[in-house]
Amino acid sequence: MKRGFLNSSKVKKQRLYAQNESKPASTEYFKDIEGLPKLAYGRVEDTSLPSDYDASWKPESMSSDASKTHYGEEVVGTTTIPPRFLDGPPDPDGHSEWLFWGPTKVKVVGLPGYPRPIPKPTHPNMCVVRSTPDKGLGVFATRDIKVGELIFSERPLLVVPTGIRAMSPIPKHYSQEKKLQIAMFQQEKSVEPAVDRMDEAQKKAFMALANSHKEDGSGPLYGIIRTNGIGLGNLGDGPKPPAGQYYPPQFMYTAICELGSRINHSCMPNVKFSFKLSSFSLQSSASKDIKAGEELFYSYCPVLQTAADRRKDLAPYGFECKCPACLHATPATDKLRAEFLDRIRRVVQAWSEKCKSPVHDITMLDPLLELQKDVTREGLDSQGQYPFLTEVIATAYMSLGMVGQAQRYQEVKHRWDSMAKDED
Ligand SMILES: C[S@@+](CC[C@H](N)C(=O)[O-])C[C@H]1O[C@@H](n2cnc3c(N)ncnc32)[C@H](O)[C@@H]1O
Repeated sequence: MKRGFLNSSKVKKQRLYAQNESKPASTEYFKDIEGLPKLAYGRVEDTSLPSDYDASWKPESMSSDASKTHYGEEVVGTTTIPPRFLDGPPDPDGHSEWLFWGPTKVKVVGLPGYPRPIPKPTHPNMCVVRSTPDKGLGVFATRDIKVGELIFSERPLLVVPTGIRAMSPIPKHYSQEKKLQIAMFQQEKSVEPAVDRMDEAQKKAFMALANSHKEDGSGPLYGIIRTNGIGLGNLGDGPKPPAGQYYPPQFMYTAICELGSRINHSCMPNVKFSFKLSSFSLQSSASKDIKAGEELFYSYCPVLQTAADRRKDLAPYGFECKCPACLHATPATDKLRAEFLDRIRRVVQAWSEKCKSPVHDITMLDPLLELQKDVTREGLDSQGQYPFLTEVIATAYMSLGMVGQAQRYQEVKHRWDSMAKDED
């Protein structure tokens, strides 16, 4: 029987592709190795597994009905999402393969309206993939795009847990390096069934993605996942985080996408990703105005840290960032990034105090406009807190009767608000 298919009478009724599930070898199954460990990158001299380790290990796999939604904690499954019918056409918005931990699947398929169609941008083909001189392939805008506009949305090729997890017990006597090599090996084995389930076009697209982990012991699939994964803060294992917060990194999932994963890094990004659970799709929206022909960028690391810390975070991707913010980094720009959130918070607070009495003096706007200029020069106008600053500036202009200026700044806030409203 071909893996991934059921030929039981149940399937004849459901007419769905089956999913695979694997049972744990012990209660250690799927536990983290010391949280989210730092994995090796670059060239690792010895990537071998210990000679007494059973390298023929692979997750035990059984097929089950893809319409099943509730699982115990001990199950790890691979499913096609949304379900794919054996005798029907594929979903017009595409399918993802998802390696999930038992109780997490129902968090998606139990949502009202699931599976919803993926959101569509107002214009088709708003971007194109092409070569860059120094970063491999990249994605470029084909038209002017306004902040907040949806550029594209897509179902990921693959979604897997972000945190590396031991899929079967790893003997305690091995060194941490060897334990990590084993964990990476198990990770590779655990995603093989998910990649096997892809159709030819999906598999081709997945295998064509960049891989900056060819010499550190990551297998070919896991290397692609490490290079291209986009963290999904709102899809994770365990208890749901409070509103507005993300799952902790070791419990989040990561998406590998045909288009989104072609977007290169910049510390001055112009794209924001969000994940819609009910349509199981990744949205890429403009986090600032983008001109036709400009390259799209998102940040692979937290941007509100110093250039040196960003460089450290980016090292596993095998490149040194040459964005203007990195090339022209100074202690002052490091400080601006470190203090960005605080400064915005202070401005908003101070302004709400001032608003209690009318504003007549245009010079009161100077510090606000100066901060806005610094923030924009540093590329931080792509951050979700920036519209709070533009709103304060809009209010100030309005109280001075400068309606045109006020509207220009207020529009940025409105566009961010409508982008946030679209998230689920
Ligand atoms: C997610 S992929 C991005 C798409 C990739 N350029 C491609 O050809 O498919 C990540 C890889 O792209 C390259 N990359 C991304 N951003 C870069 C940048 N700012 N400078 C140089 N290389 C970059 C690195 O090789 C990195 O490991």
